[in-house]
Amino acid sequence: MSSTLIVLNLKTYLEGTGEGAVKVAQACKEVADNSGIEIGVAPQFCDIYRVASQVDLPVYSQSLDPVGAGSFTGHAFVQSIKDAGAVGTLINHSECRLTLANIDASITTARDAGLKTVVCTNNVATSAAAAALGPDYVAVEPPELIGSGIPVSKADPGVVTGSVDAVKRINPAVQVLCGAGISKGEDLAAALELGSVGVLLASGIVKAADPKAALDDLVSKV
Ligand SMILES: O=C[C@H](O)COP(=O)(O)O
Repeated sequence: MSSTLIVLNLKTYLEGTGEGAVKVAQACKEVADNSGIEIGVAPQFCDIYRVASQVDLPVYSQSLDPVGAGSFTGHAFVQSIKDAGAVGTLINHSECRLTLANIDASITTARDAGLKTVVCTNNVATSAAAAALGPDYVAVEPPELIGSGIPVSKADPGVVTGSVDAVKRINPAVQVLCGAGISKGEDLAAALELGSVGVLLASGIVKAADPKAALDDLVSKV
């Protein structure tokens, strides 16, 4: 069963000590409650605890490292991410690429800790490869459209439909999101028509003058 999911990646757009992330997360929560659409937010590692403890919505890590407890320095440890309040994680974002072996290990690490996994891919072939590793979601995002304001669902619909078909063939339990340039209600509606179950997005909302109004528009055509 697929229900619509929106994941808002805050990247490193927001400076300060987390108040900005909390404010955007509160807007997400309000829009999620009003629309009935699940909206998750992926803040900076350091803001996961603050956001998750102040706002009742799904929080995702932007990445994690496949290491356990022990002699590891400078890594994003899955148990700390989970204990901070995250329910899921992005893996292999275009701005934080991993090797195939590390994608596999990150999925296993996250799943073993009970976190949902969203593996980002850049084309149909990598969507197929990611599906073979069995994450919860594959999020296909052509890198050239990221941050462009040109929605993948209109500029490159074939990468979405191609990923949906490939993922379904390889592992029907994996659901597909799409991302890059998504910001408006018509972009989300087009993404759903192409067979994805939702979107992964960032700049169109986080950099908007009024993120709450931008989110209201995003869900307005579903
Ligand atoms: O994680 C989000 C994606 O990279 C999309 O970013 P964008 O919405 O700014 O194009």
